[in-house]
Amino acid sequence: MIVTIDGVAASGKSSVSSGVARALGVPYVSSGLLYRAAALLALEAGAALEDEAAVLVLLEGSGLRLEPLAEGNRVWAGGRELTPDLHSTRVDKGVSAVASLPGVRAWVDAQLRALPQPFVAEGRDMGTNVFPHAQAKFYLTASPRVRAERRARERPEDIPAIEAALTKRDEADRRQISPAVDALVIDTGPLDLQGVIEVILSALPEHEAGRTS
Ligand SMILES: Nc1ncnc2c1ncn2[C@@H]1O[C@H](COP(=O)(O)OP(=O)(O)O)[C@@H](O)[C@H]1O
Ligand SMILES: Nc1ccn([C@H]2C[C@H](O)[C@@H](COP(=O)(O)OP(=O)(O)O)O2)c(=O)n1
Repeated sequence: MIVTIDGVAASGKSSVSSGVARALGVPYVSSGLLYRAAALLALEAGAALEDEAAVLVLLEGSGLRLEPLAEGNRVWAGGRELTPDLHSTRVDKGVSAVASLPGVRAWVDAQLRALPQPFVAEGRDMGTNVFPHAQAKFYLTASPRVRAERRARERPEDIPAIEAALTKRDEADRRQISPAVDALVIDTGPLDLQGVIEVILSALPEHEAGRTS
C-alpha cells in the first residue's frame, strides 16, 4: 500500500504525512529531504549546483540514506546525520537547482522505489512520476501568505521575505509540481493540521484506512 501526498512548499506535506502515517501504523517517506541532502553535499563540497556529474559523484560516494520513520525522517551520509542541517535558508535557496537535474531525480527515484512498502510518500511528483500506481493520492495547497506565516515559526526571516522566497521556489519547482489527475486536491488554508489529516483519512479506501500495519 502506498499513499502519496504532494504539494507546494510549506503546504504541510511532512506534518500531514507524519500524522496520516502514524494513524495507519506505517512509516512516511520524505522525498524532499533527499533533494535537500544533495544540495547540502554540493554546497559543502563547493560544487556548482548545476553540475550534474559532480553532484552525482557526491551522492554515490557519500553513502546517503533516508531513514523513513513515522515520527520524522532522518538522513545519513555514512555515519554522519545530515537531518538538522537540511532546513537552513541556504539549502532552501539551492535545492531547486539540484532537484532540476535529471540524473539527480533518477537517483532519488531509485532510492524511493527500493524502500519496503507500505508507506506514505510525500513530495512533488510522488503521485505523478514515482508511484503512479499508488492506491490513494492527495495534493496540498495554501496561499503563499498562509504558508509564509506557518514557516515563519521555523525560520529566522520575517513573513514577507519568506513569502517571496516560497513564491520563487514554487516557480523554480514548477516543472515538478502538478497534481496527479487522480489526486484529491486539498486547500489547507482554512484547516488546522488535524483537520487536514482527518480529510485524508476519511478519503482513504475503507481497507486502507482500517489497517494498522
Ligand atoms: N493545516 C495546517 N494548519 C496550520 N499549520 C500547519 C498546517 N499544515 C502545516 N502546518 C505547519 O506549517 C509548517 C510547515 O509544514 P510542513 O509539514 O513542514 O510543510 P512541507 O512539508 O510541505 O514543507 C509546520 O510548522 C507545520 O506544523
Ligand atoms: N519529490 C520532490 C520533492 C522535493 N523536490 C524539491 C523541490 C523543493 O524545492 C525541494 C525541497 O522539498 P521539500 O519537500 O523538503 O520542501 P518544502 O518542505 O516543501 O519546503 O526539493 C522535488 O523536486 N521533488
